[in-house]
Amino acid sequence: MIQFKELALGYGQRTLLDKVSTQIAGSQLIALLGRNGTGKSTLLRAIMGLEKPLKGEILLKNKNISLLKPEELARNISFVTTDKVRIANLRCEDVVSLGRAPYTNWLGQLQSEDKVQVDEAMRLVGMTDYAEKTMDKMSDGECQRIMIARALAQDTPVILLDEPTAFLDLPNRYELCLLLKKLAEKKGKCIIFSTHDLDIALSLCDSIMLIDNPQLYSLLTPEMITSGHIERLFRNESVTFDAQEMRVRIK
Ligand SMILES: Nc1ncnc2c1ncn2[C@@H]1O[C@H](COP(=O)(O)OP(=O)(O)OP(=O)(O)O)[C@@H](O)[C@H]1O
Repeated sequence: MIQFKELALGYGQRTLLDKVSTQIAGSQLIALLGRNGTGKSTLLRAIMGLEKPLKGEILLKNKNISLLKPEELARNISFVTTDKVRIANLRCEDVVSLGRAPYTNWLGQLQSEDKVQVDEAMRLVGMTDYAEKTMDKMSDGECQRIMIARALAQDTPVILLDEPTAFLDLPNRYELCLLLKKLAEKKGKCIIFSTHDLDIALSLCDSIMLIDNPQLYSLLTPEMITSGHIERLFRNESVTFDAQEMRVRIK
């Protein structure tokens, strides 16, 4: 589905990733891990075509993403960020309907099929009752669910989410990731999300992409657990992380 070829990413003189070559298949939920500032958001933005690689290329279904037309990109990749959308008077249903923009006519009129997709997306994130509410009167977690519903309504084979669990409480974190896993499995989607929730990543995801600047390791989760990369990267003077037991240990 997605391929990195000799990819280098960074800003100015600073290289975050270098000589990264890997293939990412569909039908899987992938966690993107890495310490703060290692380039998780940058990588997601680059896949979305919002950051230009320093070198190399990113291919989507064998086509360089920089050559895709905006509408082609919008029908293939949806992106959920943690940016706060708090527009007064914009109802949740309107926000989710925006996800149908790549499929509607230039007036943005929804057809019955679009409405079905919008309702289904709201149902999947458990926000059906919020259809008429406006985003400026909702909690961070509720807004986040609506933004995820917008991405689901966009119905793309690839979904990218930048820290989607950041504003959610523990049960909702698991519930969201289980929903993403189900979508990946049942609808054959390639879903990549950045996270600092190691336990969720290791217990639910099919694969893990781990940034260890300037490298990116991409392995099936069982292989990542035994690789030693996680313990090596997620430790400091105070804590270690036992990947096998998925537990933090205080030194
Ligand atoms: N537009 C930019 N110009 C220059 N440097 C940037 C820019 N955006 C991000 N950076 C830097 O690049 C590095 C990677 O940032 P990025 O946000 O991708 O990391 P991250 O892994 O998502 O971090 P976190 O886990 O803290 O959210 C950081 O050091 C950041 O300061």
